[in-house]
Amino acid sequence: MTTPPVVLTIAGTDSGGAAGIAADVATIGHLGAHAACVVTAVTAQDTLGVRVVHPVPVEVVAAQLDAVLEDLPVAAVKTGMLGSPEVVELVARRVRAAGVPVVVDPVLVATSGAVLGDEAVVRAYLAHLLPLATVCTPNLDEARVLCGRRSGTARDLASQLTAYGPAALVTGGDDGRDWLAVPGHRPVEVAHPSVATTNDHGTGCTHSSALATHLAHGLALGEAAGLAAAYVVDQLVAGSGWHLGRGRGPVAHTVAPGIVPVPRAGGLGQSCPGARYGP
Ligand SMILES: Nc1ncnc2c1ncn2[C@@H]1O[C@H](COP(=O)(O)OP(=O)(O)OP(=O)(O)O)[C@@H](O)[C@H]1O
Ligand SMILES: Cc1ncc(COP(=O)(O)O)c(N)n1
Repeated sequence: MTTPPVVLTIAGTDSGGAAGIAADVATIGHLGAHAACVVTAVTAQDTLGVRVVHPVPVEVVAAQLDAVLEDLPVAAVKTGMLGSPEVVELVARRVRAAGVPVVVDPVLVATSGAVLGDEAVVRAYLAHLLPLATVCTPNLDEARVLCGRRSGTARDLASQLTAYGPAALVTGGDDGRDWLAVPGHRPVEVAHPSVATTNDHGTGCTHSSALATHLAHGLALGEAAGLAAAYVVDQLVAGSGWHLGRGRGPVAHTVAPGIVPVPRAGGLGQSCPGARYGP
């Protein structure tokens, strides 16, 4: 068996096993990579909401990053909940040194509405991490917070966010559509079907981890974005009949992803073919 690429997730835990590190590790493994994980915060969380957030001390986050980056050949990084400006700055420093593709999921607002990042965190993202990100993947609410706007479509916000970094993929617009923007080009839609389900806790984490894993396999950004959206759709369909918890149930990670795409030369290609898994 060939050695898998390593994808590093830097994120918080979800005790309910739906979002954060749990979703990341499941997704990365499912898509044929090895997941290394640096924990930034422990949350007491279930399908109904977030009860407690306990930040991991910044020096412990730094020690985890050093342990991984000094030993493992990390091929791509995904960041989720970082929680404090100090951790955002620390991650930016380490990620710059690593020089690999970075997917920044700026987790600021959970599906349940819980605030997972304050104004200082927003400023740190804009100043330190977005400029280094291969792509950032805010949902509509997070994109509005990052852009300092109360409104705005996913398409326009994606365009605006390219002022801060190389690419932005704003997910879950008012009509459920995702838009990818790179500077100097018109935004393109990453088209995918909509799944009727309330079992969608962890979709953002699953999506950004899938994207990072496809980048680690060497795919271009547009193609990786199409496959990441397709992966989320497949898992949402798989879990749509589940009854887990009293709130928004977890997204599944149970449907075999089928053919893992053949690695190609990387790059920031713009095409979004809406690729599907399977033969
Ligand atoms: N019901 C659905 N049907 C199809 N795709 C969906 C559905 N819900 C979410 N997605 C997809 O899941 C991906 C993640 O987007 P979403 O906006 O849900 O993230 P989020 O959980 O709000 O994000 P974050 O982790 O940044 O807080 C996107 O590609 C989005 O289109
Ligand atoms: C630790 C952690 N990280 C990220 C999210 C966001 O995920 P979602 O938007 O699906 O609630 C979360 N709820 N908890």
